[in-house]
This record gives sequence, C-alpha cells and structure tokens, in this order.
Amino acid sequence: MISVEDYSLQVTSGIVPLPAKEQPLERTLGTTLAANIEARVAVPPFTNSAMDGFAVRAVDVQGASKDAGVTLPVFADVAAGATANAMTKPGFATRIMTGAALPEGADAVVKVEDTNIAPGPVQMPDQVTIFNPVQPGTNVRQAGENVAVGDLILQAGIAVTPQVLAAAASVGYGKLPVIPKPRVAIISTGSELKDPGSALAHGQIPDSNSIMLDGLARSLGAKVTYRGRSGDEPEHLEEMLHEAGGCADLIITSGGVSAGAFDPVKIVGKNHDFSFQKVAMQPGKPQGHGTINVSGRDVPVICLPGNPVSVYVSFVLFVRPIIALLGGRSESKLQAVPALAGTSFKSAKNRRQYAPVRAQLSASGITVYPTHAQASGSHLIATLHHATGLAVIAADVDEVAEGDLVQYIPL
Ligand SMILES: Nc1nc2c(c(=O)[nH]1)N[C@H]1C(S)=C(S)[C@@H](COP(=O)(O)OP(=O)(O)OC[C@H]3O[C@@H](n4cnc5c(N)ncnc54)[C@H](O)[C@@H]3O)O[C@H]1N2
Ligand code: MOO
Repeated sequence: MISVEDYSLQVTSGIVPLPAKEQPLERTLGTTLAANIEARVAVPPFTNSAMDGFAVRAVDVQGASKDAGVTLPVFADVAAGATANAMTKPGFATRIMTGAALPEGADAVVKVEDTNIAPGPVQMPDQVTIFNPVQPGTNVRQAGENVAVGDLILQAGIAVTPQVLAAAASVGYGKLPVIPKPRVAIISTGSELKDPGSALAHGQIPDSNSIMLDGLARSLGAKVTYRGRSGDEPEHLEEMLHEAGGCADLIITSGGVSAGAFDPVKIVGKNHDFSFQKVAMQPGKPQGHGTINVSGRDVPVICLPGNPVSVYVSFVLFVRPIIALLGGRSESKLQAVPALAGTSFKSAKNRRQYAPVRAQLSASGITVYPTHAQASGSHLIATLHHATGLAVIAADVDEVAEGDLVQYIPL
C-alpha cells in the first residue's frame, strides 16, 4: 500500500493552472486573478463633497455661530455627476450634493442642516445663512485619498470575490485577466445505480455519488460541465470518457476500482495506462488516476472508489488539491488540530482512518463523535451530513477509547 501523502503527490504532479483569459467583470466571480492590477483611476477620482450642503471658503464662514449666522450669496448649483468644472468666488457659497466635484476656489462644505435652508428638494436659494464655522477640508473627500493612479490594488493569485470586483471597477477596469473556473466531468459507474427518487428493484441503489461530487466540485468554484452514468460495459465508459474529455479539464469517476469482476474503470483505465493503487487509508483504499487524450489534449482522470463515504474522503484528500491547482490557487494543506474522542470506536487495521465526526466545542477543547456507531464504514452515506470534519486515526491504532487524543480536520 502507498501512503496518502505519496499518492497525493502522484495525482497532483503535472497539474498546472489553466491558461489565463481576459473576462468581463460579470464573468469572473469565483475565479483566480491572473495578474497584478494597478489603479488606472484614483479613488476618489476627483475631490468631492461628503455631504449635501454648500461649498465655501472656510475663511468666509469663520465667524459663524448658532446665534450669529454668516450670510453668503449662492453662486451656483453642483449636482453629483455634473461634469463641467464648477468654480466659486471668494465671499460666495455654491450649493453642492454628496459626491459632486468641489468647485474650484472652495475648500470646505457646510452641510445643509447647519444652514437656514431646508434639507431636501428645494429650489436653489439666492443666499444662505451659515450657523457653523468649518475648517479647510471639512466634509471634503480628497482625490486619491483612498488610492492613487498606479497603486497596486489586487495581487495575482487572489480569489475574485464581490469586494475584489468592486475594487477593480472602482479603479477603472471592466475586464480582468483570470484563471477560469476548472470544468469538471463526473461519471458514476455501476449497473446497480438508479436516478435518485426513482423506483428501485431488489439489488439496485440510488446514485448518490454523482450529486455529491457535483456539489463538492461546485463548492470549490469548479463548473460541472458533464454528468453521466456508465453501466458495466467498458465500451460505454470509453465513449463517455471521450465525450467528457471534450468539455472538461478534469474527469472524476466513481466505482469499479477494487477487485470486482466487472469493473469497467479498470479495464478501460488499463488501456490508457492509468495507475491503480491501494492507498493506506480507510475509507478510500482503492484509487486510480491517469489521463485521457481527447483532441490532442491530455485530460486528467481521477478514479475514486464507489463507496460514497470513500468518495467524500477521497475528494477531500485528492480531488480538492487538483481543482485548486487547475484554478490557479495554491493548494491549501488540510490543517488538523488535537481533539478528544467523545466515545469509543473501532478503527481500521494497518490503514490510517479518516472517520467522519461531529465536533463539539467547549472550554476544555474539541470533542469529536463519529457520525455513526460504525465510525468510518464507507457505505454510511445517510449520516455523513452530520460530520463537521474528519478524525484522523493513526494506522497502528485499532481501537479508539473515549477520551483518547485524536487529530481533527475541520471541513
Ligand atoms: N475483494 C475485495 N473487495 C473489495 C476490496 C478489496 O480490496 N478486495 N476493497 C473494498 C473497498 S475498501 C472499497 S472502498 C470498495 C470499492 O469498490 P469499487 O470502487 O470497485 O466500487 P463498486 O464496487 O462499484 O461499489 C462499491 C459500493 O459503492 C456503491 N456505489 C457505487 N457507486 C455508487 C454511486 N454512484 N452512488 C451510491 N453508491 C454507489 C456500490 O453499490 C457498492 O456498494 O471495494 C471493496 N471491495
Ligand atoms: O477503503 Mo474502502 O473505502 O474501506 O471502504
């Protein structure tokens, strides 16, 4: 058997980020930024008012007070969005709205509430009485006070979030160079599988792997571009792999990688030099990987075992890093923290166990409970959703006692 670490290195070696593309902002959410972005436009792009009120020279209203207002003639009106370069004159006020460019000659804004003019939609007055003195700069947002033209705003490699999009838009970009979302194809194998919700004859089971893999891939920002189910005929699987390879950057299969007599994945995989191995873990021991050449492109294929909990654990350990690398993200290592077993449970012999557990936090630390009495049984899919993470039990431990120290990977 090969170790989890060595197998993980095998499946990720040779995986490189997809080529970068320039895309409109609307299509980049959840992708990875492919280049550094410098501001083309300053924020704010021009000096403007932070309040609805009157732009003045601070020196002209220095003597204003509640009881003795200073009255100034109103020179003009400046609305937000007015593009003409407004001016004012010493001894005059200019009515101004939030976000409008500060008129040349003014250095402060008195908010409308500090004047004799009613706030809201009223005609431009001929004059305004100001009851509060202001300092130069009061209620003024200076051009470039957030960022200046040429500043580094976004660093290559970051995930494109809604806030990243707002930053890019604000500094003058309508498109961004990004590593696109990896396209993933999912193929379930097994003639016992039926669509979820459909009637089952004795011996048939619902295909729960496809829908789970679909969700897991999407939750990592991948696009699922193909989903299919192959029976036990190798020709059918071969055909599906080619179809999937035409529209995907990664193909994930489930089922048919152990010692079964009718395993089409092994038959087809061997024709394409896939490597099938036993990994020292439970669940998820039998694994396979390789590439399939479709129209001159080598598309990576990862073959997970059929048992649904094995699929989940294998996805976390092996597929997650592949999707991250294809999508241009650095592969984030899983972090384990010490926890106590809340109950005793059996662990697989000679294989490192990854048991789905529910964690409880308290002042004394983290306590974990298997989501089922059989701990990591690889068929226990209906209780997997209770898991908050995986407990990692060393290969030489057969039995975990209540209170034993284990490693816990929160997911
Ligand atoms: N003689 C041996 N038998 C088995 C070994 C072994 O070493 N020697 N390994 C066992 C282990 S460990 C695992 S894990 C499984 C893996 O089996 P396969 O990858 O060949 O998968 P299948 O036989 O196709 O299916 C296993 C199990 O999972 C169910 N299944 C399959 N696909 C789905 C799906 N899409 N949705 C829900 N459930 C699915 C299937 O019905 C089987 O019950 O092999 C052991 N056997
Ligand atoms: O490794 Mo298998 O996944 O034990 O059941």
